[in-house]
Amino acid sequence: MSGSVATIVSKTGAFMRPSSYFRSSISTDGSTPFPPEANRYHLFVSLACPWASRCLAALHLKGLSSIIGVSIVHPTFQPTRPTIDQHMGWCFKSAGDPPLTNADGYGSIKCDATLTGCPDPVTGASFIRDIYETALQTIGQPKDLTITYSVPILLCKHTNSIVNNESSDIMRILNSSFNSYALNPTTDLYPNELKSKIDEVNEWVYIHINNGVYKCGFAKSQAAYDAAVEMLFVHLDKCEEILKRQRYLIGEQLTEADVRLFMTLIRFDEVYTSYFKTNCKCIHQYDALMEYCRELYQMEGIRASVNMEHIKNHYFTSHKWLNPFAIIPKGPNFLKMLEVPHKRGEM
Ligand SMILES: N[C@@H](CCC(=O)N[C@@H](CS)C(=O)NCC(=O)O)C(=O)O
Repeated sequence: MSGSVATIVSKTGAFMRPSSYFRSSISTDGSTPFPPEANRYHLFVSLACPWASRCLAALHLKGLSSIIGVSIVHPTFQPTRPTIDQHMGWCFKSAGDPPLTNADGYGSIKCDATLTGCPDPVTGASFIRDIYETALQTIGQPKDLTITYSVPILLCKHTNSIVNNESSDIMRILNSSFNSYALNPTTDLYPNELKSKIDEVNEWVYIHINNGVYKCGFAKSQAAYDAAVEMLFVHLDKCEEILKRQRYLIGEQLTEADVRLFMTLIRFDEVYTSYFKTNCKCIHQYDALMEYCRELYQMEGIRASVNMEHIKNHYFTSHKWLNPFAIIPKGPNFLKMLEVPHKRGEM
């Protein structure tokens, strides 16, 4: 059976993110069995997950939603094979289904209108795990191979194969492989001339911020938490300094580096400060980071990837050892703070 992302720690109690298993690309260059084609690929996301949401933002920013469909899971992890093992993971539900509880029966998380149906209309799956098991068998692997059943997934509907389940790859596939179908083909989140600068920024943002918040929240020793939280705030301060001087992380142009940072910032004050104990400072206490969040949130394609209800419902109900009674905090209404017009255009 697979482990959940949250459970894997080192000997010193430090959270270790497992690597993604499916890493193919979409191209006509003969390097992959997956050519770009309209209505052949499908994206599976949770609106709570920062890794999936960065892909959803890329899909919307490129204008690809009419040729790549999206399935959206319920935010609360459920038992996926209750008679066989203990795994808790993403499940499909239909709008109006009875509300779900956490693993111990606490909470009542509704099945809202964003959910795309159970069984999933594209695959017939009830759980994300089902899609992985089918895809593993398709490539001749045992279906119980030890991998994590994570979102996002980019699926080829023709073959039931998972093309890729690594968000950083999927973002780039969406950015460059479907330009003949995209409504916004000139939007380029990873332009050639900025690649090395983007790679460099992505690296420290990933280690200390995107994954840094998880290293705080899923640490199983004080020392591991202390190290992660210190580096998290060193690097948030670094972002603040950069964004005081320039509009975006890389300079004058919005790139994937911004979308990646934003997905952590938008979850920070509502979830991470309490749930992951990243409470040295809130994002709304940073001037430049806050204005930057406003600008990004006010972009249509990015806003379409933000659902704060799913975000809060997921985190606070899915890891029972962190929040046994599934109580979801009320404040601080971060999205309302982002509705104020931003002044980044004056930079
Ligand atoms: N490397 C993956 C990580 C994705 C990931 O960790 N997704 C989490 C949700 S935020 C997940 O699906 N977890 C499932 C589980 O823990 O079982 C990526 O960036 O695409």
